[in-house]
Amino acid sequence: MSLSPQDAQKKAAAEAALDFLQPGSVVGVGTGSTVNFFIDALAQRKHQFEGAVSSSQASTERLQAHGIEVFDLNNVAELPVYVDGADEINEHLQMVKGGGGALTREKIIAAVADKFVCVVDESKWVGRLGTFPVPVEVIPMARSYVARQIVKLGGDPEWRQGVVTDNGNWILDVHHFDILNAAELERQLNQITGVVTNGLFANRNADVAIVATANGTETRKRK
Ligand SMILES: O=C(CO)[C@H](O)[C@H](O)COP(=O)(O)O
Repeated sequence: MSLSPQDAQKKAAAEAALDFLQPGSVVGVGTGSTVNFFIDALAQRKHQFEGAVSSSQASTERLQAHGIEVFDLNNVAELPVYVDGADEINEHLQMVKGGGGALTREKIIAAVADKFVCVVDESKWVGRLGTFPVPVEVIPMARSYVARQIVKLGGDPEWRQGVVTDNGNWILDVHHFDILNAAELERQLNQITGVVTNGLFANRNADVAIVATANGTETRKRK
């Protein structure tokens, strides 16, 4: 079956990330359709590394279906590389993530990893973050309170109804944020009681972006 042009770019970016793997180590694995291509590519190299830590139940199942061992992050002392996608990424390699709802575990693994390699098709590369709504994971009983606080910050929250995260929580997708300082907004959102975390990855941004275009893949560093 032939891939759409966007899926072909996702696959190209994901496969290029294999060059960043450290032989013999554990690799951090994100979540989403781009990462699914990475997991499938990883399966061809599974004897070259020890195993993976995973940011979601969905990725864990896909890794295990390929016979790749998935470790508990608590039992992993070193994580040289984390590979994940993004919903938006800018020239500072700050991202909006969490379209797939796995933002909290993704942020935890990103914090542990030495190097965050972000794999995207060119549609994700933006001049300014915020067109894609910013996901915020909330403790269920705090949903309305958190939503009211988000309105005070200038956002327009929408409950992602019917979605429960792997951590048993809910998600608010926040539209229309005017994001001038992503790192500051990330901190402000995280200070609201009841917020588990939010999908701005500005304080822990990516170290490298692999951006697939119609003309091939480019590796971009932070500006
Ligand atoms: O943050 C994520 C999941 O929580 C994904 O990385 C993001 O949504 C991009 O997904 P895709 O590769 O399917 O476009």
